[in-house]
Amino acid sequence: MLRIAVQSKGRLYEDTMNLLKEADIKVSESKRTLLVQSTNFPLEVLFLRDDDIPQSVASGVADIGVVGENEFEERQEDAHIIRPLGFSKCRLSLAIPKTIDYTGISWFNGKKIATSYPGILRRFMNKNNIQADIHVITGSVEISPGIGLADAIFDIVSSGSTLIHNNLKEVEVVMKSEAVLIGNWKMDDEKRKILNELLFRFEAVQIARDKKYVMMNAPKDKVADIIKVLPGIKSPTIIPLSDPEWCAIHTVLDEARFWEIIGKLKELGAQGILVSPIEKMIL
Ligand SMILES: Nc1ncnc2c1ncn2[C@@H]1O[C@H](COP(=O)(O)OP(=O)(O)OP(=O)(O)O)[C@@H](O)[C@H]1O
Ligand SMILES: O=P(O)(O)OC[C@H]1O[C@H](OP(=O)(O)OP(=O)(O)O)[C@H](O)[C@@H]1O
Ligand SMILES: [Mg+2]
Repeated sequence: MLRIAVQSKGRLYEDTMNLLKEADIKVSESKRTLLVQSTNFPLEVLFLRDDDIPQSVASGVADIGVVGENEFEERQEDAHIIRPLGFSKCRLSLAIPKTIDYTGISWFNGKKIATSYPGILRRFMNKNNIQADIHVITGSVEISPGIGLADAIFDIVSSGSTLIHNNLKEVEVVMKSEAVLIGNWKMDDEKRKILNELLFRFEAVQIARDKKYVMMNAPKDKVADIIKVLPGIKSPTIIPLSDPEWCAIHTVLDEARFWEIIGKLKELGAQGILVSPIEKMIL
């Protein structure tokens, strides 16, 4: 049995539980139970506050865990990042009141900075030879300059709207972060085997996530041109139709380039284009 630490509530909870679900690992989501066994996979889920996840993995209370890279970096616990998971993307930034003229990093000399990430901030300031007064608060960091508690803040930024609402501007990005799967350094062979199966499933889900399965009909004399604009897995599938002049083409497209490619396909004479999500993909 492998034990995974998952945030009990908050930003990471839903995406982590969805990932397990998409990997066909069933875990009942009763909020009051802190340790739940999957009914169809040798995995046990331990629900914790995200602050405690790095330590629980480092100490071996859990074998693996899902946590923001920022939190993992802050805690400096002796565990390792197994792989990034692609959700909860954000950055840790320094921000100051928007009316202030920012003169560069030396502006922070002698300033008071409010943050929930004192470790990362201290290391960043030391690296840049800045003497700043770090004031630790656990939440609502962005309010601090407005109420005279600090001159600046160091906190999570995603869309930037919290900063705007609090009349702040982002002046330095210190680190980028996303949810990561972390692991204990020591795991016996049986646990390693379960972890590998879990990673295999995660990968199948993650690869499929930003891909679409696309089907279309095309005149046969245009197939060569159409294939040139299709970056398929290996090569697209071509299926004959009852009309000898036409055929069907099936392929997989990246969501990022989807609209651009669909536009080209239409120009080349493709018709009846159907698009479906892909649940899992094994390369
Ligand atoms: N606005 C955001 N956009 C994207 N990711 C975010 C955002 N805010 C936080 N995160 C990421 O999600 C993680 C968890 O955020 P959350 O706000 O749930 O933490 P928390 O309040 O410390 O939770 P807990 O109660 O478990 O201690 C953060 O460490 C960060 O990696
Ligand atoms: O750049 P934005 O998109 O505005 O996101 C940044 C905000 O998101 C997080 O807070 P959250 O919304 O999770 O609230 P909480 O930490 O105060 O509970 C984080 O602490 C920032 O305040
Ligand atoms: Mg926390």
